Amino acid sequence: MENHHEDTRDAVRQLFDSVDAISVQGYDQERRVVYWNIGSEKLYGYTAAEAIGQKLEDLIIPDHLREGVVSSHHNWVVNGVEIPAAELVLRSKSGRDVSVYSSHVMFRNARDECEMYCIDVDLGDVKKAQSQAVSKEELLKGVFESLPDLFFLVTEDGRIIECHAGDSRKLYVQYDNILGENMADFLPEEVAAKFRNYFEKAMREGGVLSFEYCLDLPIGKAYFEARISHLAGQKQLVIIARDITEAHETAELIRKQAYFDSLTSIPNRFLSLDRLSQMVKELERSGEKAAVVFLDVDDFKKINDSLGHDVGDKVLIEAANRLSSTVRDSDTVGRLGGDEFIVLLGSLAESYDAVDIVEKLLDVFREPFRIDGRELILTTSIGVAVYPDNGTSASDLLRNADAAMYQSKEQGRNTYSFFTKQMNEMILRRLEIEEQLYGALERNEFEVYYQPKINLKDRKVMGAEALLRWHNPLVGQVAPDEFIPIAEHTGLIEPIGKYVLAQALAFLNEWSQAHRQDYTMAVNLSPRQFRDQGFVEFVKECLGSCDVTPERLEFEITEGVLMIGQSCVDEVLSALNALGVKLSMDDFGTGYSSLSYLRQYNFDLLKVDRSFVSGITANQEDRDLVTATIAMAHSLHLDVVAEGVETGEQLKLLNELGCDVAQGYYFSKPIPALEMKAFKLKERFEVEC
Ligand SMILES: Nc1nc2c(ncn2[C@@H]2O[C@@H]3COP(=O)(O)O[C@H]4[C@@H](O)[C@H](n5cnc6c(=O)[nH]c(N)nc65)O[C@@H]4COP(=O)(O)O[C@H]3[C@H]2O)c(=O)[nH]1
Repeated sequence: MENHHEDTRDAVRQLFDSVDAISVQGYDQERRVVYWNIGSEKLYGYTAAEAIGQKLEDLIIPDHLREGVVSSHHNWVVNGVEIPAAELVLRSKSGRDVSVYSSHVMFRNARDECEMYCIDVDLGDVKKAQSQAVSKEELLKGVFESLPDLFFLVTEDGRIIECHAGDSRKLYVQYDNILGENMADFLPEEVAAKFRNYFEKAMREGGVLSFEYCLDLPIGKAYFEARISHLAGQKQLVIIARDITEAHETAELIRKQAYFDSLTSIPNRFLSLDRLSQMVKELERSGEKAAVVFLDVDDFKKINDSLGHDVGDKVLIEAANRLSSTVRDSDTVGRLGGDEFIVLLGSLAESYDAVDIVEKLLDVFREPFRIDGRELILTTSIGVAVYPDNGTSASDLLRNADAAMYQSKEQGRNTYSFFTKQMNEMILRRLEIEEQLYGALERNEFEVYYQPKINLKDRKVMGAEALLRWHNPLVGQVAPDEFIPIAEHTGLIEPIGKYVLAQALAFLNEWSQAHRQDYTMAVNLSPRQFRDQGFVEFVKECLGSCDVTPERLEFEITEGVLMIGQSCVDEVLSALNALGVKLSMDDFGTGYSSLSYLRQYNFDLLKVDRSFVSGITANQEDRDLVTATIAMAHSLHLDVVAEGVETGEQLKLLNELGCDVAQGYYFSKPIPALEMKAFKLKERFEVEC
């Protein structure tokens, strides 16, 4: 039996001798090492020779375990209480901690002494891996906490396996209630459906997919961008959701600024025209009618100028609100700029249906605008173009509604006009004239004509008025009443006006010299020419180069010029006054005929409009007006020129009324320079007067 034990022990020792992955140590009753295999050498660093005979507690037991080990061993030897297998941290030869899983067996040897065998498995690698795993988890936790994103790991059908959120306020449902739940069960249906679709797509197509969604969270409306990828091996999906609320709000703000008018918050020009184009496309499909309504607040400039921009702004806001509340939600009310608004009325059965709405829009302004304690009475001029009758493209409809609006202005404002065929023809001609007007100077298409002016006191030609003529091969002969406003609008009047002045003064010099007379020359001035910085200087140069004294030049100015009320008008008129050039108030009686202008600026002459002259012999009212005008002008020391004198009776009457100068077809139509040079008054004139 004893031998058998010994044999067994030897066989076991031999077995462990060659095992280096496990440490096996044998201890006698006094805990001295009796066996130390190669595995023990590797684990604890002592060779067998160094270890044999040493006491367990001196060799590999750290100080704090020393007493416990000694007493446990004693307890086992004496009382048979086994030392249980356990994870322990022991000590190597170099003093390093050695983590082991230690199991123990007790033998009785041939001498009936207890021999304890310890079998220690190195836990070093396991511990390392465990601590690495722990630190990785902590790292991940740290990462998730510091990232603003939400992280979800879900099964292929949407059940949440894992969830991390740096800021749990961004979770729609809190952690405790989220794990194990299916997203479809708690997310709003619309969002859940989006997730479902993208899950399927991610599983089908692979890769990373992204989409946006919006949730109402307790902290407010939040926008997210979700990125989804499918972990095919695990049959799971990873979702990373990023809060993009801020970016979304910025984008929304930019969109608003780009598409909406910052003052009135209604669609701006860009969006309004875009909606118009969209509307036209839809109408092409549906075959319905629609109306484009163009509105311009009458005399808005006056409000801005007299009451200030603050009041002007409030008027525009109020106007936008009133217009918006008059039409259906599906209709568009936009601000095209300044005091111009557009209203798009879609889905009309008949063009006539627009009339009711347009009348309502006009009515919107009837109620006074109450602004800063003031009551302002405002009106608007409206133009309407109907699809498809007045245009089938956005640009045509807009242009025609604009033209119709101008028609309303011409009709005295506070009214609406529908676009008509005649208006269309007029616009086409206007466009053609504008096109041809460019380059007309260079092509030498202009010629200055002259109409003689007769001094009624001495019955002699005293001078002439320069009147421009234009011969164009394409548009033919165009009257100045037609092309001058276009030249004015395009700015071409500036070079053209200079051309007229230079020609007229050169002719004046030539003509005066030929007749040895100091004739005068009247030249028309357009509003736009007052904005030409170098104009006065140009006048000075021309007078000099043509050897004409300033008082022989008269500038004819209409009231329209003075009504612009710009400082440049004051400056130019003062400079012309200072230069000694004469100023003549043209078309008196037609516009607002404000006497204050006559007093404010140093006018020398007043021209009675031909519409009154033509009526003086037949119409008492016209005669009264001309009589009063002459008296008033004389009291202001102004000479009176009657234009448009066509008959001897008119001339006679004007003479009796004390008119100073006359001009008109009765004497001569405007004629080219050569004819003017040869012009002689008819003898009949002496008789008529
Ligand atoms: N029915 C009738 N008409 C008469 C009679 N006598 C003269 N007229 C016309 O009356 C217009 C007088 O010119 P305005 O009132 O200055 O009105 C001018 C003036 O405002 C503008 N205009 C003409 N030339 C120029 C120019 O060189 N510069 C500027 N800025 N405007 C010009 O065009 C307007 C029209 O010019 P015109 O067609 O030449 O028309 C001229 C002239 O031909 C008459 O007895 N009967």
